[in-house]
Amino acid sequence: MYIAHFSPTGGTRRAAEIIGRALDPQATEIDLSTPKSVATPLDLSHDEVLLVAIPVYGGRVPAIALERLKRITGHDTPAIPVVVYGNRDYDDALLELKTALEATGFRSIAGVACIAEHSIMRVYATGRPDEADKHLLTQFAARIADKLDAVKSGTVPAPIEVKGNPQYKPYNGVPLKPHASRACNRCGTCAALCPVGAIPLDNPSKTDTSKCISCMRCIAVCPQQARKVSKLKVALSIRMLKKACESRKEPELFI
Ligand SMILES: Cc1cc2nc3c(=O)[nH]c(=O)nc-3n(C[C@H](O)[C@H](O)[C@H](O)COP(=O)(O)O)c2cc1C
Repeated sequence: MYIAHFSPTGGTRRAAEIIGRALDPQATEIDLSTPKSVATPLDLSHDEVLLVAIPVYGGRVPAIALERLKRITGHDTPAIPVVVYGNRDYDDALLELKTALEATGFRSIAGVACIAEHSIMRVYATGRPDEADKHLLTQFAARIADKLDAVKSGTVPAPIEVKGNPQYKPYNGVPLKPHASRACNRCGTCAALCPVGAIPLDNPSKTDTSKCISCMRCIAVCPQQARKVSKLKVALSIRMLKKACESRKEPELFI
């Protein structure tokens, strides 16, 4: 089994591992988060299984993650699309990921929407996935394992239905681009790990805002805590989205 994830700040990866390792502790991990990801295309046979976990951005799947995912193809290979969101909503993201996987040779046998700490507004879903999530996601994995066993022994699974509108919500990015403060010592960690190469390796105190996808990875990985985003803009977003984000959402399984 393969566990592929696009996880700039780590929440998506944690959720993917809870489900994926419960299904197969020996699964091979594929990191889709860097420009070098899946340098060689990967073609999976009918006997393999692919779990793909992607964070929700504006109710959608980040385009760069879908682009990288196209380098992995299947042959009616069972797949488990997983979307991870920051306790607002996942809108059309699960449907979008499932549809993309089906266009490249996969058959979705289960879909999961679950919650991780909001990577911009960290006051929402703080510390998630937590123990309660872990418990529920492990239960989901047991049900997925049963279905995989049935598929392996020849049962043709009925197509799954997931939440989402096929006319996907438009996404135009968010107006929050991290910048380097004076504490930046140009160590280059952020430049090396930026998923889209928006930070020049030869001048890491700069950001190419036209490339930046506002994923917040540079802030999460900076050893000097030198990368910042406007506190005022974040505070305003927290206030604006309070109603949509404050009450706890629970993981969902579509099977
Ligand atoms: C640009 C951007 C847009 C986001 N949009 C949404 C959203 O529409 N709904 C939501 O609930 N969370 C949203 N989030 C929160 C992330 O989906 C969530 O924190 C996710 O776990 C981040 O994954 P990571 O920790 O692997 O980077 C957004 C985060 C970012 C950076």
